[in-house]
Amino acid sequence: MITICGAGAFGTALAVSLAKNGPVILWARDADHAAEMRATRQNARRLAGVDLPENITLISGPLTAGDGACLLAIPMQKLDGFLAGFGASLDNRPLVACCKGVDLATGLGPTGLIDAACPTATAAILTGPSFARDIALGLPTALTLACADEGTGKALQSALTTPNLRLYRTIDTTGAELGGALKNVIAIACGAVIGAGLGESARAALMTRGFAEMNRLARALGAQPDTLAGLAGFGDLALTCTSDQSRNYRFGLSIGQGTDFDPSVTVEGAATARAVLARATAMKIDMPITHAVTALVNGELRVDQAMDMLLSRPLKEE
Ligand SMILES: NC(=O)C1=CN([C@@H]2O[C@H](COP(=O)(O)OP(=O)(O)OC[C@H]3O[C@@H](n4cnc5c(N)ncnc54)[C@H](O)[C@@H]3O)[C@@H](O)[C@H]2O)C=CC1
Ligand SMILES: O=C(CO)COP(=O)(O)O
Repeated sequence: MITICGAGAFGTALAVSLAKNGPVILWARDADHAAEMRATRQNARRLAGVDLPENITLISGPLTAGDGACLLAIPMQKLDGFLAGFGASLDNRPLVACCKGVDLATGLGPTGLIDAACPTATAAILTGPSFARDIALGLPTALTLACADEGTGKALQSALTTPNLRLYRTIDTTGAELGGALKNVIAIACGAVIGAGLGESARAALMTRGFAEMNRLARALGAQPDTLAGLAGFGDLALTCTSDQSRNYRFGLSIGQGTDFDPSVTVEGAATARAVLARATAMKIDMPITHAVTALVNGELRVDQAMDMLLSRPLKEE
């Protein structure tokens, strides 16, 4: 049976979709939250209005995952702590990261953290363009499932495909996780220019040059260009940079508008920008938009200053 750890918006949406294939266990960190969901058959805290099918079992406390795959829908900067606490109960099975980002403390992506904490598990990642609510409402969605072990990847692709969730497969975990991590940084930049009233043309330029920058780092780290051009990279960039359903984009909007943003909302791109900039600087890789976003989220530059910085760079070939 599939277990999903993390009863946030994404973990809950995946549980609702996977419940079409068979029973699912959804583990919540907070016992009160699990009890609330058992009583109401909804996740009012994170995915209000969506009914939880009866074949989703809601648990909390010790992780009594069966021996099937376990999906980890835990925010990136919390994944290491979660694995330190519960990794021992998750050995010898496929562990599928369902988060997007780079860990600030270690510079690792989700599969790197899994490999380090659970060496007997097989790490995989599920990523690509999808809003939790769309998946939960049964709207059509296509994602990338990346697993370096081809056999496990094929088994996961088949087990995690549902009537509304179509999975494409790759062995390129590096490309898949970098695509999902880096597009959030560019989405913050896009939100900021739209929020500051700098126009759609500026957003298109940021998306395009952002994609070039994503590819530059990803290739240097061994990713396949095709992965970045697919759902995990270009697909998710297109979704996240253009929709105010995205929290990263909305966070950028608030920076551009100079308004407050609820700090409890999960915005993966802020910490990831810092982590990526440190890595890129050490590798001497030019990532000007990530540089600008890091300065914006650190409060070191205003949007107009960040844009001036990008526009005044030396002219170059495309
Ligand atoms: N919401 C969406 O539309 C999508 C989200 N994702 C990714 O899924 C990941 C999770 O995001 P959401 O579910 O949307 O966030 P969320 O903010 O809705 O929920 C996060 C959940 O993680 C739990 N959590 C926090 N710290 C924890 C810890 N130390 N141990 C265990 N659980 C902990 C929280 O209790 C909460 O239930 C992110 O990396 C995000 O990028 C990916 C695709 C779509
Ligand atoms: O990753 C997502 C869409 O694919 C969700 O985006 P946000 O985390 O910005 O809401």
